[in-house]
Amino acid sequence: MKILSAAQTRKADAYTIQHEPISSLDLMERAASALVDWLTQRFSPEVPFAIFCGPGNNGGDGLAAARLLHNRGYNVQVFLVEEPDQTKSDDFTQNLHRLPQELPAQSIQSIEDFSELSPGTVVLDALFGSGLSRPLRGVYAQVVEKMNQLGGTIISVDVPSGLFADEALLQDSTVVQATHTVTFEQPKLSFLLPSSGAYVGEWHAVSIALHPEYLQNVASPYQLLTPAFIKSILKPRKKYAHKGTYGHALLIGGSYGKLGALILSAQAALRAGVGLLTVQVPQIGYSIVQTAVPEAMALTDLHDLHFTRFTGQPDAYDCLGIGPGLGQAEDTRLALEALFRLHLPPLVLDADALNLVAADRTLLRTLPEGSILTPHLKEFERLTGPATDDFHRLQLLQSFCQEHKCYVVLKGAHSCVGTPTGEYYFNSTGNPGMATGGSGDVLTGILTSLRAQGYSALETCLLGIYVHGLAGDLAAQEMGQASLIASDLSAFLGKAFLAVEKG
Ligand SMILES: NC(=O)C1=CN([C@@H]2O[C@H](COP(=O)(O)OP(=O)(O)OC[C@H]3O[C@@H](n4cnc5c(N)ncnc54)[C@H](OP(=O)(O)O)[C@@H]3O)[C@@H](O)[C@H]2O)[C@@H](O)CC1
Ligand SMILES: Nc1ncnc2c1ncn2[C@@H]1O[C@H](COP(=O)(O)OP(=O)(O)O)[C@@H](O)[C@H]1O
Ligand SMILES: [K+]
Repeated sequence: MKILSAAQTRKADAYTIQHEPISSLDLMERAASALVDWLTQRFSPEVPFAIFCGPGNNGGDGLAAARLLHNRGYNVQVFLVEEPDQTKSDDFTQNLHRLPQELPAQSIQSIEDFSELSPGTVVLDALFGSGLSRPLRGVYAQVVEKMNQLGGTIISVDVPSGLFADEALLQDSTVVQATHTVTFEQPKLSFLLPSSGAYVGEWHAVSIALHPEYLQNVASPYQLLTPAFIKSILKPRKKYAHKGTYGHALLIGGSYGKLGALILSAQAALRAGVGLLTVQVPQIGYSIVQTAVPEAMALTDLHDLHFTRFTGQPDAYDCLGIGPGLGQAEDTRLALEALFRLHLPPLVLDADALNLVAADRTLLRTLPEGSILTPHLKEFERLTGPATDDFHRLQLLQSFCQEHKCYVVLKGAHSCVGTPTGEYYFNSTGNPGMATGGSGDVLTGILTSLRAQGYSALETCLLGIYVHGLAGDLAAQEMGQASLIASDLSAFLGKAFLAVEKG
């Protein structure tokens, strides 16, 4: 699914109005109906609603929703938050006139006009949407602060007011802290990024049937992964396949005290379907890994405690994953240098392999083309230097991938895959239960496995992050988020692949 900028969203509205054709007022009515359907499915008519409307079309949506909720028997209060002499949009004004007499709109021109709400009131935030042009000030900022202090349910219409759809927030901005955001057609870019996404709560995209022709033809570098798209990547297994059909993966890592990281990767690689798996561990890891993962073959390093030299034949493998529990010893760095001089199969680099590469720019320059790197935010910062904000980080991601001709999985709540050709793919699966040690090691195993099976680097990243997150979601459904541990992700990978197959 393409993610559109605020300007493209405006064009999509205009294109729909012109080509469907439909009046702007009717399109607003469609948006408000979709919103009200969503609300009435979740809240009964006893729940009081306080609807705060701004001066533009977002406020117009709020007014239309107020009328529709009222008509369905809901108990609604309407507040118009206004600065003196502020221009109102036409559709706002029309919807204001359409309010029934028994539903008067109360004006809030200063914070003294903000009256107490009865306990349990659901706040509907329709102050500003994609037309926000500057940070909130004056009465708008004060009202938002008050709304946030109430501590109840806040449902933002389209975008939490004060948040830009596709620009960075200025520091100390006042923004609605929504519990839910009901957004029209598609999530906005800022919903998917860590600083701004934190304001959105749970987001739900409701269709307002924008013109399919526009959505099909508009170009956007930003994509959100959907079940149908991921299903189209998955290759079914073949009846006459044998273990050689599904590749031979090699994982290197597991220094003293961190063997578990490599074991988690190895288990995940097997559950992600690789035909054969070999791991290279230091001497102390040999019997541990042979016991913990009997399906894997093991090579041992010459060193007792960490990686110092690759002891296998690189051309025996279809993908090499390196990093989980690797450690950052100086002879490990030298071993990486030597490794990069070999003719290698496709690479997946994670954890300490990334840290070593980040600390040694010469090593970074010899990174084989088409490699997959899986940094979390801190590791990414070590690779590229600090980002001033989430949007700057996306630029850094793009230039890093272009310069090093690699794929980067920037891990987080919505992990983002950057490509050498400048696209960004955001993951739609996963949950905070996965914020637990070892989740990233599991991802490395999955990616190494898929790449060894013959998926392209891009397919590997997209299918890999999606099934990893989905395994987390399925695990959390059964055991809750807090109890989820990394090995559960591997245990639920089978169900995740089945769910992808079903679509
Ligand atoms: N037919 C359609 O197009 C559909 C649109 N839809 C809905 O429309 C929403 C977008 O509507 P919109 O473009 O009117 O923008 P909106 O967010 O209401 O605000 C703009 C107004 O606020 C003002 N303003 C901005 N920032 C401000 C600030 N900090 N402090 C004070 N004022 C500020 C700005 O004034 P100006 O910047 O010109 O000074 C302008 O007056 C979209 O999110 C969705 O909900 C749906 O109904 C589907 C159909
Ligand atoms: N809040 C979250 N929502 C969704 N996924 C998450 C969340 N927190 C972490 N994850 C996922 O869990 C993994 C954590 O990786 P990482 O930070 O490298 O952990 P570790 O180093 O402990 O293995 C990433 O794939 C990330 O996308
Ligand atoms: K809003």
